Amino acid sequence: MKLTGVELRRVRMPLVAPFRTSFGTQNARDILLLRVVTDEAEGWGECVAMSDPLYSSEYVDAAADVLTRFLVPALAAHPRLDANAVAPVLEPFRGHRMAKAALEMAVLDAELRAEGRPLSRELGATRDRVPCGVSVGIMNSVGELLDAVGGYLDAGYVRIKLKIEPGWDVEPVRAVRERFGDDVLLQVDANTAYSVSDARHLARLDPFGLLLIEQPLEEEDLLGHAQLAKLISTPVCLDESITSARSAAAAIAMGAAAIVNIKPGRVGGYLEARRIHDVCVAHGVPVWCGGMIETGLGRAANVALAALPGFTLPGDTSASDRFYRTDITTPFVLDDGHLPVPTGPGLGVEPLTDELEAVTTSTEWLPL
Ligand SMILES: O=C(O)CCC(=O)N[C@@H](C(=O)O)c1ccccc1
Repeated sequence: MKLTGVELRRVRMPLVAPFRTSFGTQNARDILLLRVVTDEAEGWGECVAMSDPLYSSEYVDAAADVLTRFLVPALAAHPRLDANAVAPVLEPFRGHRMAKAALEMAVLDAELRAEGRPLSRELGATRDRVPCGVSVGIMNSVGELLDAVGGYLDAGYVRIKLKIEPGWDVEPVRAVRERFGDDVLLQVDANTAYSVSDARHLARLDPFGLLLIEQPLEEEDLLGHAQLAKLISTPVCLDESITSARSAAAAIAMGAAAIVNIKPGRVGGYLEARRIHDVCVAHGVPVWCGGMIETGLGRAANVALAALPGFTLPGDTSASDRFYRTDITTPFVLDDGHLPVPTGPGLGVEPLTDELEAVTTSTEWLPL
């Protein structure tokens, strides 16, 4: 394939309701999409970086800048364009994994469309539908939380994830258990809001039979997570800390991660995500697919990834209407708590022209 041009497109997607986590509240997503044009096919990529560097060091304006000034020109200068070449070509540029992931995703989509192969087949999916969990933000009251959780359970979600932070942890978990019982698959996500000195407090979550506690400590504190894991019985799952297959192997070896949340955007792309899956399977560590409130483009790719055999826990692969009133692709609709794995070439979905135009705030064509 020969790269002939790349379009950077910004879309603003309002959320159906504010989504509050320990690092802030989101009301809309300002998303960078890439459209890669080659001599054989086009491909779409989605950058999961937020507007502000609050989840990680990346943010969407920086991703657009590093793609425009460094990553796209480097790829354009490379004689052979295929998805396996993207990471090695971009390796000299440090970091910016979400920006790199978006470019690799678009090249992978174009390559697979040209070959007529679904992404799920390329990644090694073994299922044609995946069970879906849902992420529930921090709310203004326990009553509001219970209403939200009840609605998601009625919708069919098979697992509930509660965002927690100091002051909103034991009480909401206890309330959900008391209202909905012990059989509901339930986990919590702290987004780095605690420290090892909170271990005794976090151990108060142990009686509630949680599947896991996600990223209780800061991203770089692998040792702290290993220490914490010895002080609580709830399994520790890492998200922000896992940036590559190498870091996954290190975290597992240190006892810092009993479970891993794989987010392709966070780790530099779907090919590295598959490598992390393979490392975790080799160590007997369960994985699940995290979410970054993606549009239907990223959602399609995440569902394909979540269909790999090591994804034994329900992921944050919710239906489109969990976050968006209108998606830019044909919406993903929950069916008996599951989403179908797309079967078309590449991502198996593409933007709907009118819906995409309606949310587009800017487009920029990078000639090569
Ligand atoms: O279902 C989804 O797409 C969202 C799942 C979710 O909670 N994502 C959180 C997270 O901390 O994992 C997040 C969303 C957006 C940006 C950063 C993080």
